[in-house]
Amino acid sequence: MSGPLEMLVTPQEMGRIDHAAAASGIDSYALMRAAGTAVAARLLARFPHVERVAVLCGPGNNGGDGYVAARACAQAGVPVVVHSLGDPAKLEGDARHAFDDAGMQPQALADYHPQGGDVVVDALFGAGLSRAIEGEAADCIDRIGEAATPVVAIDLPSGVGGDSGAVLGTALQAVETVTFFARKPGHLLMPGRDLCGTLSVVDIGIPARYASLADSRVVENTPALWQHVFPHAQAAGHKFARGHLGVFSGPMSATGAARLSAEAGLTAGAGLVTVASSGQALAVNAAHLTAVMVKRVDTLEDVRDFASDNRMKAFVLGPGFGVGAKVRDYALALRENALVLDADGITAFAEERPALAEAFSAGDTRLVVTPHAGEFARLFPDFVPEEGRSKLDAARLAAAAINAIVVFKGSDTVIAAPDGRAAINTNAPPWLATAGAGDVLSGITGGLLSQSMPAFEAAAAAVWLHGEAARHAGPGMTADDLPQALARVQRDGLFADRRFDGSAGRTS
Ligand SMILES: NC(=O)C1=CN([C@@H]2O[C@H](COP(=O)(O)OP(=O)(O)OC[C@H]3O[C@@H](n4cnc5c(N)ncnc54)[C@H](OP(=O)(O)O)[C@@H]3O)[C@@H](O)[C@H]2O)[C@H](O)CC1
Ligand SMILES: [K+]
Repeated sequence: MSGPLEMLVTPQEMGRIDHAAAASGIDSYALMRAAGTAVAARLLARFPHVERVAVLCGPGNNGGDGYVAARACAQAGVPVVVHSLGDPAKLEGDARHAFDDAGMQPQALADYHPQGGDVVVDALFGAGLSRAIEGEAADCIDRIGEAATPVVAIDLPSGVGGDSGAVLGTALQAVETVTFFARKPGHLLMPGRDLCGTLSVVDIGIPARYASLADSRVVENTPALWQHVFPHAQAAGHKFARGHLGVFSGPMSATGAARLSAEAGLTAGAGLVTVASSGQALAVNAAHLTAVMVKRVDTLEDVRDFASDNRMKAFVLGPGFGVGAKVRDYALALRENALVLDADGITAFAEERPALAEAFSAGDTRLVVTPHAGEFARLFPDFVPEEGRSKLDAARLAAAAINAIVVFKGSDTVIAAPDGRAAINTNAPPWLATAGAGDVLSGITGGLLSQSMPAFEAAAAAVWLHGEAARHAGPGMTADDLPQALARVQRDGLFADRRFDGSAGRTS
């Protein structure tokens, strides 16, 4: 494999890949040896002065990897203790083989008490975690957490769902996680991503072509996903060629959100941006805008007129707008256009989702909704993430239900399309969770849509650029700082560099 696979593989898909590899004659015990050996190598590199390695082995193949790692650490001259969950005499297959080869007599898991100088190898559960962790294993996980013993996790920190990143019962906090072949959604979704510590993906000898057994439509959000359709502004390009974006302002007391959005849209490359404002808020908007234009829009008829101008390529509706029939009517009047529906625009459809879905059901996907968790629960109470349904599943179901791109925001924003494509974003720094940041994201999305970027790619690019801009703005930034930081990200070609970064290279 030339670099880590960009696509994400679910634990079930990984199981299919393992089986297919074994069926084709690949020695599955050799894969386990490669896996366990890689974990030991990672541990010894990170903790060269470790006093004792405590390997905690579960009843499945994750435990098998643990026995291989235990043996490799012992061979490197490090004192090793092994503790097993359940009777190791019941191990089967490759795990049994690894246990026999290790030649170490494990103690009970209940007898593991962390000591200073220990590093734990977590080989309790990996891809096969099927229910909440309880009892002895949960108690041991709690003891390790209390002692703050460093943990190197095999495949996943025990307790983290590989599909969802959710905690099943309780989970270990790892400093290092070593996974195999490809990352799983649970490595990127929260809180799984935080519980992994530093993640490495190791090639254990499964040929990359087996990736075709997994759904390649789920990826991490990187420029590789959308770079090919990103509108690089032509110096000679006419401003109308770059599209005209319309942003609807709220009433006089709530105009700032639309202006933030409009400025972000302009920075993202829209040729022209107009804030559509009621007569009552016109003066305040006009007083605060320079490069962005202002247009009086008071009635539904005005909205229809505005939308029917074919130079208008996209709209942003919702930030600061107010919840009620008016925002619904406006959204439905914009049904033929590319529309970013955010904030109040989302909440207003809580009881009227079918009308929204119907309006945008036919033709190309042109609606982008950008809910945070609270808004998502209002518009999609039937799809909220819960046990058995990850944030990734939730966003994909929602996107299919209303034929829209759903940007389910958070520190692990998921962008999903009705056709099943989805991306998990990982570049947002914690300080991006600040007032007005959502308005800026809507504006960037609108700015890219106005340049005729397809909706899924526009939304994914906007989320990534938003995260990147926040990183450049640094801690302490406010939403007002984002457009300037975004300009810097674009001007300095920072994401163009990423395109050639091997780790972001697409393999599917
Ligand atoms: N990806 C690869 O190419 C390779 C991966 N390897 C490693 O194999 C594991 C997956 O192994 P698997 O045996 O499928 O699953 P686990 O070891 O993670 O766990 C299964 C056992 O755990 C029991 N279980 C599950 N949940 C609980 C719980 N909450 N409490 C108690 N016991 C639990 C489960 O019991 P069941 O009753 O559900 O059957 C199983 O006994 C992968 O993660 C990699 O580390 C290979 O080594 C090499 C190739
Ligand atoms: K584990």
